[in-house]
Amino acid sequence: MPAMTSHSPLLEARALAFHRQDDAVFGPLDFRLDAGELMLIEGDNGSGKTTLMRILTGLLRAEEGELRWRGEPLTWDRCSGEVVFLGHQLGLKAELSARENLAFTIGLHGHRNQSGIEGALTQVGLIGYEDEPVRKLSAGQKKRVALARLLLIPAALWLLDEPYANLDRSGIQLVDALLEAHIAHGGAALVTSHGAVQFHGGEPQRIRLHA
Ligand SMILES: Nc1ncnc2c1ncn2[C@@H]1O[C@H](COP(=O)(O)OP(=O)(O)OP(=O)(O)O)[C@@H](O)[C@H]1O
Repeated sequence: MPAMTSHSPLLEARALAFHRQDDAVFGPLDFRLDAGELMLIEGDNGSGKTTLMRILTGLLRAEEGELRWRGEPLTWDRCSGEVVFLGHQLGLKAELSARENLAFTIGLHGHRNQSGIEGALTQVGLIGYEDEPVRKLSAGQKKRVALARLLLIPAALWLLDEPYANLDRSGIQLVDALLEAHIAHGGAALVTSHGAVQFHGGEPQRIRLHA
């Protein structure tokens, strides 16, 4: 019977490794991420950051090692509704507006108490663009629509792959502020980065991958 105690971390990796054609992409990796913690996955281009994210989200399978969620083997069923992933592909519907995309998100995943679409759009700086089809938005504005989802979905764990890409200075500060508030409220986040993160909510854990 798996140990599911109050000491079980939210997410744990044990000797996790991934290879392509016999070449190691990364690993073996061991880490534990608890509620209220931030982990940065750092590394140069091609070092395996996105590959690790794809494994954590179930898009790829690691042949070696183990992932555990709240003390039990990680399956998508077990963490469904508790994890939100923001990757290079933003998962927005181009013909729908920002407002409609967010309504769709809430319909699928539910929403946090007291959080509303209008408030989220204001917070990410998209007032005036709420009803434009997403295909007409700039890359940074699209990214902001995706970031608004983080404010709405009641997920314990945020998996953010290069969340700063395409963002201007205020967008970068927005990501930092969202992360700080999420961690301060007992959320957890795993963030890939080339080193841009300015986190003022305590010392994050760090994993360095090598190309
Ligand atoms: N679909 C794929 N097929 C084959 N090899 C791949 C594929 N995707 C990535 N790779 C290889 O796996 C390695 C890790 O790639 P990955 O995208 O995880 O790196 P990364 O650290 O996220 O890079 P970046 O900072 O450029 O986004 C690279 O050597 C890359 O060439």
